This record gives sequence, C-alpha cells and structure tokens, in this order.
Amino acid sequence: MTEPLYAVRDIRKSYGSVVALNGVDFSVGAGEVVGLVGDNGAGKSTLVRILSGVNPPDSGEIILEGKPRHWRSPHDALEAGVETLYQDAGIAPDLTVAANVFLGREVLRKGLLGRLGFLDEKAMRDKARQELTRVGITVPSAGRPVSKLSGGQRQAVAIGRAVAWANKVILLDEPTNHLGAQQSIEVLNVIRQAKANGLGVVFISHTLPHVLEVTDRVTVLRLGEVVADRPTSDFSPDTLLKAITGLA
Ligand SMILES: Nc1ncnc2c1ncn2[C@@H]1O[C@H](COP(=O)(O)OP(=O)(O)OP(=O)(O)O)[C@@H](O)[C@H]1O
Repeated sequence: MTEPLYAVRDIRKSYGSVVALNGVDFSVGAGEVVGLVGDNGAGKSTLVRILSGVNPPDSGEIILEGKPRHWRSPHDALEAGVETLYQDAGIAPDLTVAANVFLGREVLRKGLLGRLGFLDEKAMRDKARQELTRVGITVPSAGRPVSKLSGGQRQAVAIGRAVAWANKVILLDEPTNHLGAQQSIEVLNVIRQAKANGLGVVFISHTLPHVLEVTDRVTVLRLGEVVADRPTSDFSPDTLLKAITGLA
C-alpha cells in the first residue's frame, strides 16, 4: 500500500471525563477527497482541530508525508502545507476580495529606498484573480469589498483562498453549509479542482448527498470511534446514514 499523504494513528483525546476520540485512525492521499462524517458529538471537530494543529492529541501519531509531526500551533501545520477552512471562514467583509485572499500574507513591494512596506495593490489584485481562477472561482471584481458580495460568493472567496494557499492538504469544515444549490455546485467544483491539483482534501459535512457526490472515500465516526472507512462507491444514501446513526 502506498504511504498516505497525511495520516493520524490511534488518536485519543478527552475533555475531562468525556472521551471525544478513542483510538482513531484517519488518512488522506494526494489527489484524494475523503469525507469525514458522523452525528453531532461524534468527534469530527475534535479530529479537525488535531489535524490542523489547534489542539494536540492526548496520545497518538500525526504523520505528514511519512514523517511524524508535533504541531505546536495551527501556524506549524500551515507552514507544512496543511490549510484549514473553518465553518465561520474568517473573511473580513470591509476588505476587498484581493485583500482577503492575501489576508496576513500581503504581497510586499520594495519601496523607493529599498524599504519593504508598500502593499502592491495591483499585483495583489492580479494575483488574487489568477489564484481564484486557478481553483475555478470567478468573482465580479477582485477590487470589490467582500461585503458587496452574496453569501455564496463570500464563501467561494473563502474556499478559493484556502485551496489557493494549500500546498498539500486542505481541511474543509462544512464548506457548503448555508449555501444555495448553485453555490454548493460551485464549491463542489472547487473541491474537484483541488483534487485535480493533487491536494489531499478532507471534506467534513452533514450534507450526505454532497459527501456522496464529491468524495472518493468516506470515514464515519461514531462516539469517538471510526465505524466505517470505505470507498464512497460502497455506500448508498441509506447505508451511509445507517453507518452514521448505528441504526440497522
Ligand atoms: N472544548 C470541549 N470541552 C468539553 N467537551 C468537548 C469540547 N469539545 C468537544 N467536546 C465533546 O467531545 C465530543 C466530540 O465533540 P466534537 O465537537 O468533536 O463532535 P462533532 O462530531 O464535531 O459534532 P458536531 O457535528 O455537532 O459539530 C462531544 O461529546 C462534545 O461534547
């Protein structure tokens, strides 16, 4: 078997007496989309926080490209190529689309006296448009404030930004939540584009039709344990729901 791009082994995490994850194995390969599903409280968010470096596990291994990792912060994971898009996507409404794409990573241009410090707005707009186009997102204007975009377009900017910056793995926590049908289709297309670009994509969602549509494999968590990890083609809507709820 080939080495997965990103994997965790035998992860355990408790909050006081609550066991959130009880010996979880999870992996994603390059160019693979893995769905992470489970009922409320199953442990999905806890696992995402461990994968993204927000919280360390109590025990277990985190392995990126075959090497054990110990994330001290989300910044560590990000630097190593693991990008996360959270439910409330961290978009700054008053800034332009381009500024949001580069938020925290502004393109600097050498000033006249060789000082660093000018924000090169044109370069930023061009690059933002280029990056969003690369991942399949079109916005009316990269110079437009995000507050002037629809909710779906905002979400598209957030996901486009995450996919554009990710260089190995992208964790998408409910990216199609609150989106209309057309906007969901666009986000699912961005996921396909990320896969085509060779990223490992983890898609966390309660919207099972989207999971069945876009993933290659599905991992089902129930009460902190993996109860199924199989190719998506093995599941029907009915068998996936049964795996999640545990009801026969
Ligand atoms: N900070 C915390 N303090 C105490 N308990 C927590 C904390 N975070 C999560 N838990 C508990 O850990 C378990 C797993 O929660 P988690 O949020 O990971 O589940 P989830 O699958 O993401 O659920 P949802 O779909 O509702 O977001 C639950 O029993 C939850 O109550």
